[in-house]
Amino acid sequence: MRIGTSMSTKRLDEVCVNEYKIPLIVMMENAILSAIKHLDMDLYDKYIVVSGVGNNGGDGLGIARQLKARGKDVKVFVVGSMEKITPCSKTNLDILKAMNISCRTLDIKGENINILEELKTSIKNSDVLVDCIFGTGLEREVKGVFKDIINIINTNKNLVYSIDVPSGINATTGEILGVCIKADKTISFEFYKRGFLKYETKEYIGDVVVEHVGIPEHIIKKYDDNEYITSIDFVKGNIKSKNKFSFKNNFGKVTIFAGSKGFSGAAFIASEAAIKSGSGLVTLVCDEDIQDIISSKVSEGMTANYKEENRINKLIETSSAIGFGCGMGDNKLTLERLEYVLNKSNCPMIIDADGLNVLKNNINILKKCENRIIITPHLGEMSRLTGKSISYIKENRLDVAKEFAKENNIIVLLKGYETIITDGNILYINPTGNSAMANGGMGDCLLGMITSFIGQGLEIFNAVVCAAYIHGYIGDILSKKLYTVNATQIINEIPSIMNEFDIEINL
Ligand SMILES: NC(=O)C1=CN([C@@H]2O[C@H](COP(=O)(O)OP(=O)(O)OC[C@H]3O[C@@H](n4cnc5c(N)ncnc54)[C@H](OP(=O)(O)O)[C@@H]3O)[C@@H](O)[C@H]2O)[C@@H](O)CC1
Ligand SMILES: [K+]
Repeated sequence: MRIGTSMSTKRLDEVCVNEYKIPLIVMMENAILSAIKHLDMDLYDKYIVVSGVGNNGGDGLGIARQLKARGKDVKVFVVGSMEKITPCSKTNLDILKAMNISCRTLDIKGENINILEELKTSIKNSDVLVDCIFGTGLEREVKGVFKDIINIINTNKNLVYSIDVPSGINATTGEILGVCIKADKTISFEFYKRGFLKYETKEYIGDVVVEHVGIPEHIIKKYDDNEYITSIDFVKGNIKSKNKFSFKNNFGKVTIFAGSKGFSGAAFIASEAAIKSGSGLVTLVCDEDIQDIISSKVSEGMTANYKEENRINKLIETSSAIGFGCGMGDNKLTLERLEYVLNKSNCPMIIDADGLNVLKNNINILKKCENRIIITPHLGEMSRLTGKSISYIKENRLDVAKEFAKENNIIVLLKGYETIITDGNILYINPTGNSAMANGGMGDCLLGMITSFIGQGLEIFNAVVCAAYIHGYIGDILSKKLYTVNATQIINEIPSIMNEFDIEINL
């Protein structure tokens, strides 16, 4: 699913109208017809449409007409200055008038008390209110009669369905411009609006569906912002299929540097996740004093310790991907080891946990490894790496991750609710995962999965996107029956879920 801003909508409209000669009223009618599919007409009969005078309002007026044409009881309220009504909205208003559908008009300068009372009563007597006051055109504070109406709708509400965006939200930034409709459902057009990704907007947007307005795919592709929400089809299309002619060398050889005294669990989880994600060969490099414990647990993988220099050099040279950092300790030795592996390797390298902690103030060591480094920080680690506060990163997580990836020529996977994956140009938001997974070991598991997928030869960026998706997808399935989901439980389910996806792509 594409992510877009107010600008993306405006640009697309202009391109369609000017270059491709698609009249706006045609796109508006498409928007109307795609929106009414989501108005639950099989459940409800009485609707109120509240429209502004921009094109979002025009959508509403057309929706009112289509509802009426389907035998529904519809009341229409139009708010705004009639001198400003857009041509498409005017056309739809004229059709309503010609059809004798009554529209109550609230002028911004006039005395509206009676009509506001009428609105309250109508809300009480209806099933669904369709909110079309403002769409992507809203950029400034909502005041006056607009504010009054939104407050009335929020306090007298039954079901509210917002068209394109809940009125009152800045579609690009997610800022609430004074007051905003609290929607039960938002039926948005072409793009999942970037503003909806701001955590604070969740209480306003309700369930979001994204519908098309009939713009040809190649036009959208040309003008989109390279920002997406990962879909299950993307993942199924990218994981590596096993067939009867495959053998272990086809599935990569990966090395994981992880663990230290007291942190053998991290090393175990990362290695086991790589094994279960389908790697052909997995070797764990760890301290000698934990090697035996881990060897006994990771029966399908190999282990090496730091004293075996020649062996380690060979592993680094021949690996198709290297994972580094889980449970290694935030110390000088880890930094030296990181530099050593970075210098000797040529393959993609995924750095997490203590590998990231030692990068603080040393980010320059990544500079000579262009295009093959993936970092997987959580907010705290990202804050240490960038020097920016956690609250700032939270507020601006898309842009912070994008800028940091671009500056350092790396892929950043920024963990959290709706994990972000970006190389500074393309950005994916991961929609899977949940709070039952917020416990130790999850990051180690993800590192193992990413290392494995890259090692198997998936395109690097896509491998990171797929690993994040499958990791959360399994967590979502398990959390339906478990209060907490831990990394070992995720690992155990990886082969069956991968198989499910693989079977579907081979059908
Ligand atoms: N390709 C697509 O996806 C398609 C999208 N379509 C639809 O078009 C919508 C975008 O339409 P839009 O550009 O006309 O803007 P919209 O949101 O109606 O708002 C503008 C109006 O609000 C007013 N206004 C603004 N701020 C205000 C304030 N604080 N307080 C008071 N008034 C304020 C502003 O007045 P002004 O700023 O001029 O004073 C103007 O009158 C989009 O969301 C989608 O629903 C489809 O129909 C076609 C294909
Ligand atoms: K709206």
